[in-house]
Amino acid sequence: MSAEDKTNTAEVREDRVVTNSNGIPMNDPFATQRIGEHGPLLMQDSNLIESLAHFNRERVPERNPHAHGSGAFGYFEVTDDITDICGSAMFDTIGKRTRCLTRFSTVGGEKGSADTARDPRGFATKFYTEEGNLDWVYNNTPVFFIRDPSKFPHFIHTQKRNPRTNLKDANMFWDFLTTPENQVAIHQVTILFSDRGTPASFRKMNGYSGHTYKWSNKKGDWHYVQVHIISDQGIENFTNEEAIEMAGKNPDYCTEDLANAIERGDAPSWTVSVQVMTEEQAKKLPFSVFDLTKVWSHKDFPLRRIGKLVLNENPQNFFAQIEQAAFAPSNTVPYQEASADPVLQSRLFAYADAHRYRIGPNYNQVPVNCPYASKFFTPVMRDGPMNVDGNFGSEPNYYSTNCKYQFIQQDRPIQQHQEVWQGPAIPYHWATSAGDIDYVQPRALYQKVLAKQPGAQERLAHNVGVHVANACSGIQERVFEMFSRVDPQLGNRIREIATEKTTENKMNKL
Ligand code: HEM
Repeated sequence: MSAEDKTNTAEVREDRVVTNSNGIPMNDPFATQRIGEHGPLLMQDSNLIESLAHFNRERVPERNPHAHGSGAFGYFEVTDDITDICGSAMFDTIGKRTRCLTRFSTVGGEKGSADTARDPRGFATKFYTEEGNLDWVYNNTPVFFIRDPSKFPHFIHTQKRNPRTNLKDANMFWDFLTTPENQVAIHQVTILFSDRGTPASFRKMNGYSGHTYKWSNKKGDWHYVQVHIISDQGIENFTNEEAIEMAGKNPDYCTEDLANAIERGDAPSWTVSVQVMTEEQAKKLPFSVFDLTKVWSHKDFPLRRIGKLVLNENPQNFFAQIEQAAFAPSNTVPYQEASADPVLQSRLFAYADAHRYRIGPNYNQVPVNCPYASKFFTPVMRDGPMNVDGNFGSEPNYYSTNCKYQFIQQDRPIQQHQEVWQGPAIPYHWATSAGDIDYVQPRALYQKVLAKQPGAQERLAHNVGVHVANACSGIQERVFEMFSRVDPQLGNRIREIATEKTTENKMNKL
């Protein structure tokens, strides 16, 4: 670039001459400026000061939940026509590919914790579509622990460390989950303590929207949908003991497994499908369509295939492309909307707020987050720390009648008669106790699904039993009772295992 060039870009020198961050060549990176050979250092040694000061600022805060994760780039390919359900451009042609990034994560552990831990797995995908970036911020379980969003910080705290001891704490964990009104978590807890709580590979697990979303077609018809991302590699899980052993041997086992598979050309893929429900059907459900603790019957709402997700490209730089990746359920494209599920509605706020704190208000200018396939034009959003994209030059920073703007949204049919909400503004707390309806699906999971998988019921009892053995006896009793409501045999078996394990723990302490 000649000295006359007016554009500054963050170019890296190709001749590999080492400079400071200001571009001034350095002679000896290890020399320090001082008085004589052994005298004190000089304030004028800006290279030393810069390198120490920059080192102190290398970390961005880790994500509060979902801190440990890894990911890869790839594409989504449309395999089936879904235009009667969704008008998004990414679905408009069979065979069409959209570039994407998926990040897998555990939830409760810190960035350096083991990725085989018993925990749900995050399954977040950013699609770089021509209509803007779309994020599907999903988990590997089709349900969640809570349906009152205000409980989220409480719940996450109980999965993390005790504020006094800084230890993981079985009392906190089970105290929260067995509190009567929190037993709405029983479906998710049953899944979490089944084999699926310890996936042996990010490649060999599914992803689920969990929430109900609203999709519409170009005519303005809309449906409730739930998205399922089913692994083409099949499902593979560790047993409780294998997962614990692997956590010691290689806490990054799943991270390594994903990267190695892609490196050797064994790109993992998933089949993406939707369950579709009309508003009328939703009104007839025995539970609210916005209740995130429930799944939809596959018999009544069969999976409809849409496409394939393929991950075939490892990141070139972990910090730039994975740590700085900012996923948010509020990043959505035309024809895909959030439903009124209050947990999802809260998430529409929480993620972008987390990104502003974790990465900074201009986090969308970081290349991995840029909507490069659609480009952007937001002349009213300007300035702020680390603004690096030219900041719209001389473009007015308010909408001016002198300038021509295009508002594409106006060409789309406006859906005036979707759900109609009416009612007083009230403080509403979803449910004060887990009613029997909340036990119906976990009971069916235990009695019908797990019964067909050899040893799966016993492993569920074992996994809960050895975990709860670390809690005090009063809380243990509440756990036995809670699982007895799923199935008395399950409750009894957990009691037997926990009692045996508790005695063993006590003897080990003697
Ligand atoms: C009220 C409920 C919830 C709140 C307030 C919440 C909040 C958060 C926050 C603040 C983060 C960290 C974001 C960051 O620092 O980049 C996060 C990460 C994440 N959450 Fe949630 N969450 C909620 C429920 C859920 C549910 C129900 C799911 C799945 C269906 C989910 C999936 C994820 C995933 C996959 C990530 C990691 C994203 C990544 O890889 O960067 N969360 N959540």
